[in-house]
Amino acid sequence: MMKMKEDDLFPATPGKVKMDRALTINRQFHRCFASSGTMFVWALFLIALTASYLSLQSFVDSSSRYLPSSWGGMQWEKQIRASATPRRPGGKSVLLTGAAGFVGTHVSLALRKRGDGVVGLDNFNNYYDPSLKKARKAVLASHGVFVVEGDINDVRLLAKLFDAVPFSHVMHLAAQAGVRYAIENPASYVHSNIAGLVTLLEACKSADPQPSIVWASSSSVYGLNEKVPFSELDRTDSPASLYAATKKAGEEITHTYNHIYGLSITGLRFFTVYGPWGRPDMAYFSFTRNILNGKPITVYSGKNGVDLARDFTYIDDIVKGCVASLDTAAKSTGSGGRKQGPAQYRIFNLGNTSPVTVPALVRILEQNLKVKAKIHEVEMPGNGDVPFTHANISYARAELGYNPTTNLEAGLKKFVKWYLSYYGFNPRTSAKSSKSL
Ligand SMILES: O=C(O)[C@H]1O[C@H](OP(=O)(O)OP(=O)(O)OC[C@H]2O[C@@H](n3ccc(=O)[nH]c3=O)[C@H](O)[C@@H]2O)[C@H](O)[C@@H](O)[C@@H]1O
Repeated sequence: MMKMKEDDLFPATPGKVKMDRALTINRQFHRCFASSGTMFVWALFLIALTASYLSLQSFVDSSSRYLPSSWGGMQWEKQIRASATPRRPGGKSVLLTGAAGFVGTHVSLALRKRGDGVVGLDNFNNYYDPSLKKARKAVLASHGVFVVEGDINDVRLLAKLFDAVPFSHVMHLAAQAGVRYAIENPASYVHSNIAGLVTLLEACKSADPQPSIVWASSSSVYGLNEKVPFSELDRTDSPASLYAATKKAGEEITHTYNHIYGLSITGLRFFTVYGPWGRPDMAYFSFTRNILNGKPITVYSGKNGVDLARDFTYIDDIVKGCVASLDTAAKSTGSGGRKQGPAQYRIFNLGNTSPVTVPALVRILEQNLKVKAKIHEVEMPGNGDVPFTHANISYARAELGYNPTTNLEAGLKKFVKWYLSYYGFNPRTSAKSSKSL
């Protein structure tokens, strides 16, 4: 059958066919244009044809600009189903939002590599360089993970995805991240972290089967908490930024969906996650870029000159925590949008348990980059920052077997190696103005 089709498309002697057709057309042409009157009619006909072709073309161009989405169609659904299909017995089928993000890419890859099915969803917004997100998408594609370009606020898209695939799990990592950017663009936090979350939960509650949900909260919910290390039992009612407030709201919102609809929910409070393919807006990343370019870096200090500190957590440890959360998540108990019984609700700290000060972070970067940083020290502005974070991880250790193993020295070494290979940066030639260590 295949052979016949190919023969139809590619005649055995194409040159001969062309010649025969050309002769026939030539003869017909002479016959048609025998009189000048007929020629005039033909000319008019050709002009009309060209004009209608051009106007059709411009209609297609302008309407495509207003097409509502880049998703849909049979081929698209085929890709979704293929990507969602597990490649191991008992494998999961996971819808992963924020798949082209930093944590999302790493978790997607880990799941795919062990044989789970993963469909990514990401809106590729320009909070930071979208080309980095596209590059992550390409890595995922090369491993068989399809990433849909769309927003978690798109009700129709979510309905289509849940129609196409009976997802067993949703790993919800899409969010407006960044603590200090909330001052500049508060609406984007409400859009993604509140409205988007609710839209996603609505789709999950109505899905059949209801998926189990694991989602990214944040260490920032501890806000101005001074009791260390931060435990999940501590109060989280004094957020210091709108970002933290939207993550805290997310914890309350997911609780109501758990309570009313029986959705199984696991919230993960990530502590300043860093590593290869990371987020350019974060301090370790932007410091690296500036140090290599010989530009100054701004290091904030706390009250009375006290150094700020973070419980920096390496991406591979976070991925293990995410995967263990999916593996231990109980099934949702609802169906047809109604709860059938109590469902699991958990919140875990995923940190490193060893805070490091920001000046110490800078020193490690200087050693790895072999370039001295130009430090501009200023007092921490009142823009949402908190002086320190420190995770108590006993609950995650007990329930998830979570056990972080990468310290900041080892983790930043891997980050710098990736940074130099990805950006092709040669510090010896490009940072001439910087003093070498
Ligand atoms: O753990 C978390 O929950 C949060 O961790 C990070 O937030 P943050 O810890 O503020 O991370 P960075 O923006 O990388 O800042 C790290 C430290 O460097 C300091 N910093 C930042 C930027 C700067 O220019 N100078 C400076 O000294 C900050 O004050 C902070 O102490 C992420 O950006 C948040 O999305 C995440 O939710």
